[in-house]
Parts: sequence; C-alpha cells; structure tokens
Amino acid sequence: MLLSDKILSANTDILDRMLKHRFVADVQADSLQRDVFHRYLAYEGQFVETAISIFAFATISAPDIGAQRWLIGVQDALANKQVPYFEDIFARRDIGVESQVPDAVAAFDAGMLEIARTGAFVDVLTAMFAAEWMYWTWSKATDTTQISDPDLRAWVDMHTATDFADQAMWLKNAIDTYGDESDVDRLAQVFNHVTQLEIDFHTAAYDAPPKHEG
Ligand SMILES: Cc1ncc(CO)c(N)n1
Repeated sequence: MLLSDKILSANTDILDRMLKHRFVADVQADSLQRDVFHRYLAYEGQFVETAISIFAFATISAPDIGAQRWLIGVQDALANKQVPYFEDIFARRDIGVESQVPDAVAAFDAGMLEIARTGAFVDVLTAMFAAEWMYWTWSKATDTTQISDPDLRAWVDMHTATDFADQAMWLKNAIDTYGDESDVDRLAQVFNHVTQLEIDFHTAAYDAPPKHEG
C-alpha cells in the first residue's frame, strides 16, 4: 500500500468525523447560518494568508527544483486567487478582519506554522495533505447539492476546481515520492493532529467570537 494511503487508513475515524462535522453538514443541507459563515470567512481569510507562509517553508525545504516550482505555483494561486476572493467578499459583505480570534483558530494557525517551521519536508506535505484532501473530499460530495448563497457556492466550487484537485493530488503523490516507509507512524500522527485542529477550527465558527479585552 502507498505511504499516503497508509496515512489515510490510519486516520479513517478522525477524517470521517471531520467530513461529517456540523459545518460540512450545514453546507450540504444549505442550512449554514449567515453569522456562522461570516465568522468562518474571517477565520479562513487569516488561514489562507498563513498557508502562503506554510508553503514558503515547504519551498525552502523542498529537495529539488521540480517540487520548488510546484510549491511556488501554489503560493501564486493562494496569493492571487484565494486572497482576492476574501478581499472582494470582505468588502461586499462588510466583514471585518478579527483582531481577537478564538483559541481554536489561533491554535490551528500556530500548529500548522509550527509543523512548517520545524518539521521535515514530508511533515509539511502531510499537514497540507490533511487540510486539502479533506476539503477536496467534502467539496466533491457537495458538488451537486443546492447552495443558495453564491459566495458559499463559489467557495465550494473553488475546492472542486482542477487547480485545487491537482494540488491535493500533488501533495498525496509527493508524500509517496519523498517519504519513506519508516516515516509512516510519525506522518500518520501529523495527519491526526492536523485533522483534530481542523475539527476545532470549524467548531469555533459556531461559538460567539471572543470579546475584546479592556
Ligand atoms: C481551515 C482550512 N482547512 C483546509 C483548507 C483547504 O486548503 C482551508 N482552505 N481551510
């Protein structure tokens, strides 16, 4: 079995919990409340910027120019496709960037950056594989469901588009190319850790935002 498939197999339970998360269920049932969507967007916009840094760390530790070219392309897509989505939507929907975010949101960003800063190349690949494979999976399962909010529809469609699908597949293949059988337990643990952070991140959108101090 491929290393990437072993990582997935070791995490079926937790991945399944994320794929059935209330947030995903609400998107699929077209019942995501506007205030939840807006909080999610504010937290998500911050993560997309963090993701640029994560892929920058991966670019530094990539062992060859082929991987570096690909990762620079990912940074380009994040900076020039995903960030503009948030810039446009924040202006139109009057969503403010939150200076205070819930602990779970801060923990997700910090946890992902920590792996990127201190982990081996395959660890960073696995962290983003956990994040992107999961989004690609639930978005594909949401391809034909009715979504009334055009901004939410566009967000889901962005994660079924060829660009994003190719990225998720590239990460999976790269784990098999650059990883080693001896990495399997550590990488399965990275995948597990990231998926738990994802669960908590998506739960945070349902809680009232933290109050400003003072
Ligand atoms: C929180 C989160 N996880 C994963 C993805 C997919 O890259 C995303 N955009 N946001």
